Amino acid sequence: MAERDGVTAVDQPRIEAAVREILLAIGENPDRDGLQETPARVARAYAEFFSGLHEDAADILSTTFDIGHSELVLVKDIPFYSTCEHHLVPFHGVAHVGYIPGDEGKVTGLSKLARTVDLFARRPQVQERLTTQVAEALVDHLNPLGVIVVVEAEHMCMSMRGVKKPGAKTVTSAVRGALRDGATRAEAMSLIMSKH
Ligand SMILES: Nc1nc2c(ncn2[C@@H]2O[C@H](COP(=O)(O)OP(=O)(O)OP(=O)(O)O)[C@@H](O)[C@H]2O)c(=O)[nH]1
Ligand SMILES: [Zn+2]
Repeated sequence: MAERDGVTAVDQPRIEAAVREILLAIGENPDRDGLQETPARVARAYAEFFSGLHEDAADILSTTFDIGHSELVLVKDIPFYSTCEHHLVPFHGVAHVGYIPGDEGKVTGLSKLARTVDLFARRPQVQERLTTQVAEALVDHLNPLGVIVVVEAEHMCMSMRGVKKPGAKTVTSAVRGALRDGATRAEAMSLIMSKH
């Protein structure tokens, strides 16, 4: 499990040393009671936040079944947490991931779509790249007729600092293959936007 989460691939002692430096730089005392364990805690947290750097979507999406389903499969409202690569603060929201299986009717397990979102979210990211990478992974590993990925997120770098606009939502999409077609795309979007 530790290896799958990439924990072994993140240099935690190096993060600990860096966090101690940050605490000193902000004028804190890293040796006071409440902070003594903080560098180690942050190192463990970062190992989770960035575990996706050391994982490959092929390992997730190689579990497929041929069930002859040839129409849209859509998993909506997949919650995710990612880290903005500009400020290293979170952005979070939901991803909607849909695809039309290819001619051979190859589908993957529904949980694998959510795992794919997590894999790319657990990297220093921008929302556009997260969206594109999920779509491209499905194209590469499922050979589908079409893919649609829509991501809605709030960026803490816009909420708690800088422009300070809490509640502002950013929506990005990546659409490939048959789902680029007007009617098919409109049907998928209406399913994504419906509240049911
Ligand atoms: N396109 C895109 N921009 C992002 C994302 N996350 C953060 N940003 C933006 O990245 C930009 C970085 O701008 P800079 O001017 O280099 O940094 P800054 O001085 O901290 O900018 P402000 O946030 O405006 O204070 C900001 O406008 C952020 O809102 C993202 O996922 N996608
Ligand atoms: Zn940011």
